[in-house]
Amino acid sequence: MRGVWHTERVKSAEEELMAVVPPGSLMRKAAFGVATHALRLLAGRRRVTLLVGAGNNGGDALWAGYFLRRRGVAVSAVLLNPAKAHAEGLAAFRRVGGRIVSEVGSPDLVIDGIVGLSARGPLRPQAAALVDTVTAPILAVDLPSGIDPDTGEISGPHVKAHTTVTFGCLKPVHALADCGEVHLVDIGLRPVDPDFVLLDREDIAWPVPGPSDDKYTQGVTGVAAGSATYPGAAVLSTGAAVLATSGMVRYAGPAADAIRARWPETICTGSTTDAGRVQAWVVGPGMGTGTSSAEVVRFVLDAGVPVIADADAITLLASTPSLWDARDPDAALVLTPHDREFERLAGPVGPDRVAAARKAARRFNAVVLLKGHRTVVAAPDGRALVNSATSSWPATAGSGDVLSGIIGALLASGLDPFLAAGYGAYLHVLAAELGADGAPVPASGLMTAIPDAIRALRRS
Ligand SMILES: NC(=O)C1=CN([C@@H]2O[C@H](COP(=O)(O)OP(=O)(O)OC[C@H]3O[C@@H](n4cnc5c(N)ncnc54)[C@H](OP(=O)(O)O)[C@@H]3O)[C@@H](O)[C@H]2O)[C@@H](O)CC1
Ligand SMILES: [K+]
Repeated sequence: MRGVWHTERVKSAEEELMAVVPPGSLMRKAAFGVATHALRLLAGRRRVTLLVGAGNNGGDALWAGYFLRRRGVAVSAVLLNPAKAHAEGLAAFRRVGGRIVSEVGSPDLVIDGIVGLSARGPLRPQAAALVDTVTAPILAVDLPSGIDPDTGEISGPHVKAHTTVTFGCLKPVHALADCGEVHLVDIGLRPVDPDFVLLDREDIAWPVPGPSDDKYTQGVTGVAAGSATYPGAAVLSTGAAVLATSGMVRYAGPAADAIRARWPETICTGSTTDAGRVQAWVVGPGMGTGTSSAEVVRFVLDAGVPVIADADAITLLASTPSLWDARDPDAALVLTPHDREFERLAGPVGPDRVAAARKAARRFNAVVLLKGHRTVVAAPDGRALVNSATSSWPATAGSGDVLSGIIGALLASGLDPFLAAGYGAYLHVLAAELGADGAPVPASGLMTAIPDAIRALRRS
């Protein structure tokens, strides 16, 4: 599990560290890391241009230029604000024959030291015009300039980095925006209590049956989804629940015939009231937003077991506040909105997706999984994680129905709801990747790749 820290926390950790290490040593360590990655990207080529802003980010770039010069690279620097350029960095750069120029030229690599942790807003016009002239790959120092460090928001001109070399710890921009390949250089910073985390494969302990388990002890998932118009959503959600764990699945709703035909191992009934006992409910996909659907939402919220509410169930919860009254306050709830559903429920997402999901999680006392290329999961106790899609293959019709079934099965297995949502998001991306294998994959293909994804997870 990798931690991510907001810039204010990084800056104070850096200040504490700077007080006990020799002056300038942190910057030189950082810059040496930048130079090392630059040499790797240059792969024997020899021309680099630095874009140098007014602060320490520019200082890093100038010191990186110094180290590169000492390795025989021809380095030029464009100073965006010569009067404010980092004095020691500039002096060192000049000492080893670094050249100050006014245009980018045609280098093999550009190093972006325009702005780092203190960045606010998009690139200013002078920097934007300069970046526009770049054709070489860009190595960003700390973060791609022009992207908000704490939210990843892109609100105007910004650097499109091939590679980002950052220092000490990851910041939100690295998890929430495209920074190219991200490399972390150790400068001795050891912050604690991250603001949110990123799950890695080795963090995921997928529930598998033990020797004394039977079909009930692994958790029974109930699925209340689908309609005469949308039976497919029920097939996808139920199928995902069937494949995600070895527990039993009960389906309750109008798509029972379609479910029986595709998933003979499920127990199907026409209504949630006849479904029998379950350890978690999935409610919402393709069910419609009519009165009978509202009654189904009311029933599962009152059932005293964890619930994952998706799609139409979220719309109903937004439009019919009285449904919340039915909720068993001790039973976990996972909400899985996309941005428009989130807006119906809690207002616009805004630029800070993590903060928005966190606020909604507290407000609804629910785990909120805000879907997107970078999915955010937040718990009412303040925990948050971000899971990045490795491609856009999961962005296909019915994909959310599959996710709801996976999370439902994990909830039924007894997993902590925050982890159930996080593991579900992770597996969903992996299944899309494996199911696609380089070509578009429908949601049914994503669903059938769930076993391959679990195998891949368990092998690593
Ligand atoms: N602290 C440490 O120990 C270490 C720090 N390290 C490095 O320091 C970096 C942080 O440096 P920093 O705090 O000096 O500010 P930095 O990000 O360079 O910005 C400078 C100035 O840019 C301006 N500006 C703002 N927004 C802008 C925009 N959109 N477009 C254009 N310009 C914009 C604004 O100045 P203004 O023009 O408003 O006066 C701002 O003050 C950090 O990212 C890392 O690289 C490493 O060496 C490791 C050790
Ligand atoms: K930068």
